[in-house]
Amino acid sequence: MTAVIETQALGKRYGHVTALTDCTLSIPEGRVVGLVGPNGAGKSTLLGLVCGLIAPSAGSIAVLGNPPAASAAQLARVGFVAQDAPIYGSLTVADHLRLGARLNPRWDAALAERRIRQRNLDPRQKAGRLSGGQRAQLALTIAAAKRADLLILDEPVAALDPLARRAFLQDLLDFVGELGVSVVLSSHLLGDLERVCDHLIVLASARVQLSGDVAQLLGEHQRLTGTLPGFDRLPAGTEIIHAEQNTMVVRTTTPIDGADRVDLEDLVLAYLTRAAGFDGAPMLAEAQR
Ligand SMILES: Nc1ncnc2c1ncn2[C@@H]1O[C@H](COP(=O)(O)OP(=O)(O)OP(=O)(O)O)[C@@H](O)[C@H]1O
Repeated sequence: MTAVIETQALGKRYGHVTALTDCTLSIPEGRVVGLVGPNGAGKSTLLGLVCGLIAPSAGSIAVLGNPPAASAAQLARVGFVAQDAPIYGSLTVADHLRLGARLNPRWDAALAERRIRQRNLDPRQKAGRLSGGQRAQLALTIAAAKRADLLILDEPVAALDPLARRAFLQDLLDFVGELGVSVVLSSHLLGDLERVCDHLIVLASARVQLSGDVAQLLGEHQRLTGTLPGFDRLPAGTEIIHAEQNTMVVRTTTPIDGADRVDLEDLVLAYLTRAAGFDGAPMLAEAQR
């Protein structure tokens, strides 16, 4: 399967700040990828590299098989909605669509107009007077009407109320179904990611902590609660991702008696907690017993 994003030991430094290091990823096409990590983890940096807004300091990156932003044609294939849904406050909604049509060779005017109607946006309204939710809808409409092959959304729903968020995410899923577009979505809202994502990247301290197909990752982890077993009671090769008091998240495909399935939130929190150093370096149960 073709990779929409392929990175090899990708890194970015700003002066002596390492924003991203040793990032090796392969994202298959047609996925909705959730990018999650604490503030300052490097998420916007990774998304900026994918869009070609910033250049790497190390390693390589290919987006849809080409260097990011290598040509006008390549730019047209990637839609980007930056944090806080940037729009031009003094232009009307209709002006935005006209601008979109002029700047984008694959512009889908029918799709843009249909969505504006469906979301009850007044074409004559100045964008600066739209609510946060309406602005996000306008930005998503413009990104979708580009008929891009890859949509990059940097915390697009952060400022939205729960209903607007649900509508936005539903629209996103509709686009994925209708347009076959691949999506990378960064968010701190794990419940939202659980709803829409089928691929996950956990980033912390400038490094990828976990990446893969959500269903597969969930199947490879288990949660133990109550009296925790010692290393010697765990299947050989089990990796303890996080353990505290009476809960443990482990990585193994061997079923463990009494263990529960993890959900996306368990999984992300276990890796983020480990990265934050609460339980030290990753522990590997002794495999040679
Ligand atoms: N232009 C810049 N100049 C200097 N340092 C930067 C610049 N952009 C980002 N950084 C630093 O790089 C690191 C990663 O920042 P980045 O914005 O990628 O994180 P993030 O995961 O998107 O954070 P948030 O969730 O808060 O948006 C941070 O330490 C940040 O301070």
